[in-house]
Amino acid sequence: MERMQQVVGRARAAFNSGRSRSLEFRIQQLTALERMVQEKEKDILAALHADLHKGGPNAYSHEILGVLSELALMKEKLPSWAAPQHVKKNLMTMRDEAYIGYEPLGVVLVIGAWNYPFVLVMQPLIGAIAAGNAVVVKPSEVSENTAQLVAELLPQYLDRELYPVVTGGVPETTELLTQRFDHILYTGNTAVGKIVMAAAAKHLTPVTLELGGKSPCYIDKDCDLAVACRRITWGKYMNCGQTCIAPDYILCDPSIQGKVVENIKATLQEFYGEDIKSSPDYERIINKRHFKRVLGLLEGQKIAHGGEADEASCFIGHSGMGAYHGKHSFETFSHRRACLIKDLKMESTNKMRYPPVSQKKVDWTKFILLRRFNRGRIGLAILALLGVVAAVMMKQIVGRARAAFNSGRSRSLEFRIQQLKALERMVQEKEKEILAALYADLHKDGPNAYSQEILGVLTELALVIGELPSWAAPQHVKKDLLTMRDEIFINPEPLGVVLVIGAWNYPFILVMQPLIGAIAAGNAVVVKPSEVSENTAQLVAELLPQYLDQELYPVVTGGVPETTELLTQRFDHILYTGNSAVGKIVMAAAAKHLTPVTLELGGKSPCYIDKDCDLAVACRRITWGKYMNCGQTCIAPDYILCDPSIQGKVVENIKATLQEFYGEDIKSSPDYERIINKRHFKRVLGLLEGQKIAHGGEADEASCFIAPTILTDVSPESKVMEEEIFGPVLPIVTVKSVEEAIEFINRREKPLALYVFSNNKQVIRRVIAETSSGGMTGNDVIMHSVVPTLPFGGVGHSGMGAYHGKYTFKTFSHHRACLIKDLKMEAVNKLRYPPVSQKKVDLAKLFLLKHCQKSRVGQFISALLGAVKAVVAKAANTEEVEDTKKYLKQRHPKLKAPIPAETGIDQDLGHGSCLSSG
Ligand SMILES: NC(=O)c1ccc[n+]([C@@H]2O[C@H](COP(=O)([O-])OP(=O)(O)OC[C@H]3O[C@@H](n4cnc5c(N)ncnc54)[C@H](O)[C@@H]3O)[C@@H](O)[C@H]2O)c1
Ligand SMILES: CC(C)=CCC/C(C)=C/CC/C(C)=C/C=O
Repeated sequence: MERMQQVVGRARAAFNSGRSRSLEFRIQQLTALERMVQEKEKDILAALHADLHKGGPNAYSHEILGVLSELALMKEKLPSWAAPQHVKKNLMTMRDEAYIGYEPLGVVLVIGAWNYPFVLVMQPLIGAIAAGNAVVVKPSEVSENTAQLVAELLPQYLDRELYPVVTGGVPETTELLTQRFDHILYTGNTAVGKIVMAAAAKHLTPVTLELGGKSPCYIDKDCDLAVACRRITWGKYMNCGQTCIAPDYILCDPSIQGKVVENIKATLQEFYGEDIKSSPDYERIINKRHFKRVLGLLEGQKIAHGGEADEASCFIGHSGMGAYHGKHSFETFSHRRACLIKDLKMESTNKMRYPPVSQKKVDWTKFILLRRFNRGRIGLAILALLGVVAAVMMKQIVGRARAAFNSGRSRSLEFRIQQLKALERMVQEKEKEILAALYADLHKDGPNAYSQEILGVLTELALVIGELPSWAAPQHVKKDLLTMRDEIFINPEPLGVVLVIGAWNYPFILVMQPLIGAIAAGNAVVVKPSEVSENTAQLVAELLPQYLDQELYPVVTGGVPETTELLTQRFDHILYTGNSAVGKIVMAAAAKHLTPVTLELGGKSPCYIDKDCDLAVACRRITWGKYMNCGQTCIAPDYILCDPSIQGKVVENIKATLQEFYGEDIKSSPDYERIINKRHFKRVLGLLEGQKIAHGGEADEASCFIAPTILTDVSPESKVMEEEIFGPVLPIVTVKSVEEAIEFINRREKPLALYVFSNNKQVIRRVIAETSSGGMTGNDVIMHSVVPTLPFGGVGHSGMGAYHGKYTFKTFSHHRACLIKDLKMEAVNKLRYPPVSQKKVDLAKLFLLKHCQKSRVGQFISALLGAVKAVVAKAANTEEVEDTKKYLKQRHPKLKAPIPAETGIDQDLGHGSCLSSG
């Protein structure tokens, strides 16, 4: 335990030193890694041979080429990927800077598998370094030679403290998993995946699980069987079938089964020759345990071909959450922080959202926010379906939702938009009932409740209805030389049945916004509102079935027992909003089913006020965000950090604003809410004990009223500075400088939001660069959460994942990687089939690494010409020749056609090699 604690502790200290953050350092480490792979190529190949009998060129293509091309891509693209990504603004944020900043997560853990023991730790490591993290690398003990080599090599080339390697088996990994990481990427089997996720849940660590499964392969009757079987044979028997995405089994019409067997047999002969055992291109089963397991699968089966085995050499004849790679790796290991930087001007526009809230102000805001989206209402005849599902058992509810999802009706774009429009109609028609429920639960008055809970839902609906067709369309991606002729796209697909668990403080919007995105993505959705805000929960349960498909979108009401039972069911995603303790329970329950989670949690969001700042404006904005909803807002400024010299002025300005907003008698102001219940009332009052109350402090238990309160000279060690306040109490902690403020923030858990007020934008940028938080607003509070183009979510203990607008759609979609080829151009494909030759590997290197070898363009073109000739020579018919020429001309217009005959044909190039899939 101590050893792991030390390893992770050292990595964290190194991360906290800040040296892994600069782009220059990241690129320097990636270059060192590249040098390592190039200089130690022979050692790596030897280890791979010892572990898996991987032959030189084969091992190079499978394991080294992919690493080098990932490195080249990362080095080239990193500056643009890591740059802030500016997002579209609306009328309210026109003058501001709104962007997503990419930030390292901290210390991440990469656990590799044995079947591709080098590439499966190196590729995640590359992405994690590129994103600026410290990385603990844990290779698989099963491929012990490669594990040992990785442990020896990395410290010779990379920063030793930032990137330690841990070797060992189950006991070591179990111990390692007790440590706290900021992300875990695990590659391996599903059973261990559940163990990893359950361990991660204890620390609220997000996970990427790269697991396996039975990948089917369907062969249509109308298909060129020779070509299809050659491609299948290549993918199936590569690495002795020990590939996570190998075709696991074939589905085909009985009439072609025999031909499939014959074609595969012929290909095996072509690839590996007569004596497969002596082919350098055919690997071995990793160890005796797997050897016996695989042989066991043959029992009682009709073996059409193969089945020979030799235990001594582990030879068996051919018998038949998250994503990474490239930019996706960088994104997996980065936190996308929503940043909004305002100036301290235009206060008159901002006044529209400050109390006292009037209907006129709400109408103006509606006009600004909904103006762009309001489209003519199409008279949709949605049947008002009646019936309450609350009494039905969870299993039945989820089962019915799954059956409804499996019927396929939630998938069509037309259906999704129709449901979203029905939801819009519900919000418009039932506005009064919704406002009444919000008043009953939280004393939220009409215009106030409308701006806090209804406007955001209508804005989200208008945005999603307008944008969904483009979001849901397949997203075509850039192609390379090898995929020029193919269709490559990312297909957003529904996940299945998802669960949305809401919290009580914004009881309507917090279930509606996730629901909108989940419907938009085509899922069935089980909605579980918070029982604490019981009036809104009851209303949601009554209304949704009246407007939406009852089976696809059931509502479950109830408290802990009901939610606990609900969580035993299998979902395809869970979005939970609430406190961190329950967040861990939700993630642990999800781990049992390998269900991905989005956790929208809370935390103490700091607010730093620079001395050089317009205090009147700053304090007005802070007062608005702090006391809105009686301080019960997840992203309310929790406490203020400021210089002792301005503390008094801050208090005076906040007091003046409170008077401006709520008048003399705050208790009778319609704009001031109440604490949700007696338990929270007592908890918040308890935080005042022993504190210096500069303003407020009055309370009335009967009505759960606590006045807006300011505490001064608060000790960082006091209780009020330990837990999230979630009430109208604002402590001021004095700091002497921005450095001290940054240090203060970094000593605590990563907050959900962070606020900085300063006339000097450099101060704001410095605080952003040297801290981390879910999102942030400069010179205002709360407002980054209402920019629909920014993701909303936490980091570390304030949560994982994000939603709002397009991000909700993404959260509830699976982004399926799709590649569609035709059955032509087999001559080009042959470059990756066995038998393997060094020349083919060299060519593959040129294809895949070309973008990092610009100086070798000439060399590349001539190699390309060689390939063309080989392809032309091997092409079986003229159509293929023409296709090949067209393809290369398109890619390299300067190449003269027809291809000059004198270039000569390299006979060796026509045979296959294994190109890495890239
Ligand atoms: N990030 C955000 O968007 C966001 C929004 C609102 C609130 N919050 C955070 O939520 C916290 C306040 O909410 P809360 O947690 O008091 O809300 P809550 O009590 O309403 O709980 C949230 C949900 O969890 C369920 N739940 C409670 N205990 C459970 C258990 N043992 N097992 C399973 N489910 C259980 C409840 O039924 C409810 O639906 C604060 O920390 C706040 O910052 C975050
Ligand atoms: C801009 C106005 C008037 C209100 C925004 C309130 C808000 C932040 C709603 C979103 C719900 C949310 C994230 C609540 C967290 O507790």
